[in-house]
Amino acid sequence: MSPEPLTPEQTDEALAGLPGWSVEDGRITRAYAFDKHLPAAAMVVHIAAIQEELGHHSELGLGYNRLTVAVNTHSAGGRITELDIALARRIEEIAAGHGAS
Ligand SMILES: C[C@H](O)[C@H](O)[C@H]1CNC2=NC(N)=NC(=O)C2=N1
Repeated sequence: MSPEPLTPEQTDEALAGLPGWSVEDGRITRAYAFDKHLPAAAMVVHIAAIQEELGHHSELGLGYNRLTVAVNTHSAGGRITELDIALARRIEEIAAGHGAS
């Protein structure tokens, strides 16, 4: 079953605990910066593993020393849900270990 969409207030409240994340085009999103390319690519693979574990998948954009993450919940009609927030929290937990800022 698909979770209920969050209200804008609930989304803002959740994002208050996720510095760097914001709402853009109906998705929560964050850009990470790196010193080099390979650590950024490694973080993509780590995020992919987390996404498989959660059964919830973001759109990842890998640049030279930059990685963008954007996600909403397709099964909730492309709205933002707790599943997106949960994924963002898991990504935040691993970001510093990959040298992301
Ligand atoms: C069956 C599988 O768990 C679903 O299709 C998952 C896969 N990953 C997903 N990812 C996102 N972002 N939204 C979804 O609704 C979604 N559904």
